[in-house]
Amino acid sequence: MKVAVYGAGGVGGYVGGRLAQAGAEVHLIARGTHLDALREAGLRVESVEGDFAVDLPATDDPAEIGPCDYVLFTVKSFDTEAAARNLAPLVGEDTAVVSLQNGVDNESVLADEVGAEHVMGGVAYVFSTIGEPGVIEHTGGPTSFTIGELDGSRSERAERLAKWFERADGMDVELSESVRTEIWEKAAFICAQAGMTAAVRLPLGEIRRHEESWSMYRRLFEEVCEVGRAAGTDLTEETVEEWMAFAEGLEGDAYSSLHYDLTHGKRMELEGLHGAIIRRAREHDIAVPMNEAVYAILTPWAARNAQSDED
Ligand SMILES: NC(=O)C1=CN([C@@H]2O[C@H](COP(=O)(O)OP(=O)(O)OC[C@H]3O[C@@H](n4cnc5c(N)ncnc54)[C@H](OP(=O)(O)O)[C@@H]3O)[C@@H](O)[C@H]2O)C=CC1
Ligand SMILES: CC(C)(CO)C(=O)C(=O)O
Repeated sequence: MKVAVYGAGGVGGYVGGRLAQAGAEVHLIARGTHLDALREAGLRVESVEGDFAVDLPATDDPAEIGPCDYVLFTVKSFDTEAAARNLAPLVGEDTAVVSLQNGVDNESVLADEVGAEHVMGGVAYVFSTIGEPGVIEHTGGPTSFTIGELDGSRSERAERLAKWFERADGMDVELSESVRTEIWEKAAFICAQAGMTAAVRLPLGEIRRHEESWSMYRRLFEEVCEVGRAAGTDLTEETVEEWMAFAEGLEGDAYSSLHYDLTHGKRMELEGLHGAIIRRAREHDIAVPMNEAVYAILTPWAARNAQSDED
């Protein structure tokens, strides 16, 4: 299996490294000092499940890689459009492009660029970041991934990719026939988990400890589910209960990539997360006051970090 990982950062570096360990032909797409380090010293993953290193080809030019069986698309959502415009050299007749990003808009952007028939859905649950150039730090979480066809069909390409994920160490995979709903469930979870840990600047355990903040976490989740239902997905009251139980069970020191970006002066995915939900809610005339509150609190930080990233 030939795979290109477009955006070999926290998620892409972890998954690409694991698939390479399992024997897949993996090409990393990265840029800047991270790319320099990948080229010079290979990819190192420092994982709570055991460190490992792999020497993989890395480039910032998709034309050097050529058509792949799969492209795992793992840039931040604010880079989706620009990166999607560069996908063409990686996409042959049978290539599947699979986003493992957060947010509900990525798949349609990809479909506009490469054609809907090339796009599959995916979701990632893993806590990982670029610790230093060339090094991915995997700090915990379930390391589980869901993939599937966006139309809910069973396909040979989805089954083949799932088998590779299964074969790799340190990754659980679910092959889903309702991946669109899974993408919305993840969006609901991330608007709550990332929204609260970033707005409060405390880990999940402390948010859970106080009725007021735990209730806001739940309301963020419920609001996104309501918008998701209006968008045609199947999110029920049971979904909310299941996910609140999941969040109850997570480690108390869990934060989110949004919190990491906020506190490290990095560009934030606020538009792709809460911003997208608010826009969709307006289209359907749904009130989402908790998402608006998180968005309002984090907007000055998102602007400040975007500015300092540019400087
Ligand atoms: N980190 C996590 O634990 C989780 C993250 N997610 C989601 O996964 C997605 C990826 O997040 P994460 O892995 O944290 O992001 P990272 O910033 O760690 O990784 C993305 C990488 O892609 C690079 N990149 C972006 N555009 C290009 C380009 N055009 N060419 C080459 N390289 C490029 C970035 O470079 P540069 O740094 O220079 O911009 C960066 O190295 C997000 O949507 C996030 O919400 C989902 C689950 C868990
Ligand atoms: C679910 C979580 C919090 C880790 O998988 C995530 O998606 C993120 O940090 O962006």
